[in-house]
Amino acid sequence: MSSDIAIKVENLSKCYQIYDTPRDRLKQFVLPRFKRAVAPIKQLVIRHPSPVTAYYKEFWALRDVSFEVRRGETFGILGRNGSGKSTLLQMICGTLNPSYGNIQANGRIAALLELGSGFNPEFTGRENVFLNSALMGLTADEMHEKMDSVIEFSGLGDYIDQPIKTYSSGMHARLAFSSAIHVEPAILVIDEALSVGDAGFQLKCMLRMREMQEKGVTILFVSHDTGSIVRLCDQAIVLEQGRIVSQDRNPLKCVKMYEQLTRKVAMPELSVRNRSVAHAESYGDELQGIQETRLGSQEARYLRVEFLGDDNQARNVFNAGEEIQIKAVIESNRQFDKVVTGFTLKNRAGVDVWGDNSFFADINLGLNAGISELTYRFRLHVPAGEYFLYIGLADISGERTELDQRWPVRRLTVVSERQCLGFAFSPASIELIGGS
Ligand SMILES: Nc1ncnc2c1ncn2[C@@H]1O[C@H](COP(=O)(O)OP(=O)(O)OP(=O)(O)O)[C@@H](O)[C@H]1O
Repeated sequence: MSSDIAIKVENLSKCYQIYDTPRDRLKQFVLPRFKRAVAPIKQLVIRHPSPVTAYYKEFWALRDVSFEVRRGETFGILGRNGSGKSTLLQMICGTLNPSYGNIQANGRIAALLELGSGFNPEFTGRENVFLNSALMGLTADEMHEKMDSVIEFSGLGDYIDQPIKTYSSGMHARLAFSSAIHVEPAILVIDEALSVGDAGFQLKCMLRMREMQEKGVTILFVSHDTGSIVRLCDQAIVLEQGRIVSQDRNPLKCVKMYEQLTRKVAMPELSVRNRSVAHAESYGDELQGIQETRLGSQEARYLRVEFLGDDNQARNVFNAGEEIQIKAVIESNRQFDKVVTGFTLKNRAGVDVWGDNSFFADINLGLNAGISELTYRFRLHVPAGEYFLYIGLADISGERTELDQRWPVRRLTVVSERQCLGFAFSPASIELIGGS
């Protein structure tokens, strides 16, 4: 493996044996052994012995997964529940054996896994940190040197000398992260474990992850937070039913695929009823090379989407803080008793800056067959910048079914002479008493 590769995974697969009943498990354990024992005798009397019966079903939690992560890269792993993320991480960390395939890793791996952080519940936090560090190859002197810093970062104070079994999940996460980063790993593996920490600690971890990225640590990062994947990762994959369904150096593409999977999407039927979809306006030119993803059954669909100012004129440049309307023309093939409609403004990095929908607003909406017009009115309290409008429409009369999702549909430019930081435009008035 070349030296600039930190992790190489080739055709990695994991098969679990699933038993319907404990009895089947016992049969599987006993009978093949018994058959093997009597086989020589059977062969003397039967020319074609019956094949060995299996009492389990095979379940492939991971199948033929291959990728390479370069040194210093942050590699994002997305996937719905049960798609194989933990299985993959556990095999990379060496706590689970693959059924077949190879993993090569260059350097010390520290893992921060939701399940199986390796802590012993009977030992105190301090004892566990020692134990963990010894397993990672640190000497006792090195560990003594780092202990104060581990305790300080974790913020556990005196709890460090309490047995881990008395810790809350948040305290557990604090200790796990703090202990993992202090062993100075070449590769840091992080899954959703961080999500149980409080917001302050999560921010501290994110800042530390940034520092580690700058120092060239390779990071494997599993998260359902697509914003963090876009912000932090150099490349990403999406797992679905144990296979890679998207892999890209532009994590935004993976996020789109993941968002598509997380919604129950019915793809458009190509029928005469849907022919007017072809006449729906597309705003590809203004999207600056970003390809619109359009999903849903299209039984009801957005034909036109406009931004309007207070003079009811369409435009797509607005002042921060100005009143804006988003007006959409919807065409429906039939009546829908209950729909939900919403929108999000995302920035160039794909991060949700602000959004709203009829469900949050507690409004019941239905659609009649034919044309309807939908309007959102709000003040644009977002700072100057480029934004992309994502809109959606779903039928929620029964089980939720997507009707039309347009990601993104339009681009909006917000301008302001007043600069500010962050995602909200709320300029402060500033007063200094006693100064000049
Ligand atoms: N020991 C096991 N025996 C049988 N099946 C298992 C075992 N461990 C995991 N699985 C199955 O393998 C699949 C992948 O599980 P895995 O925990 O890797 O998913 P995941 O993507 O990490 O999910 P989540 O987001 O819920 O943590 C799941 O269907 C799970 O039920």
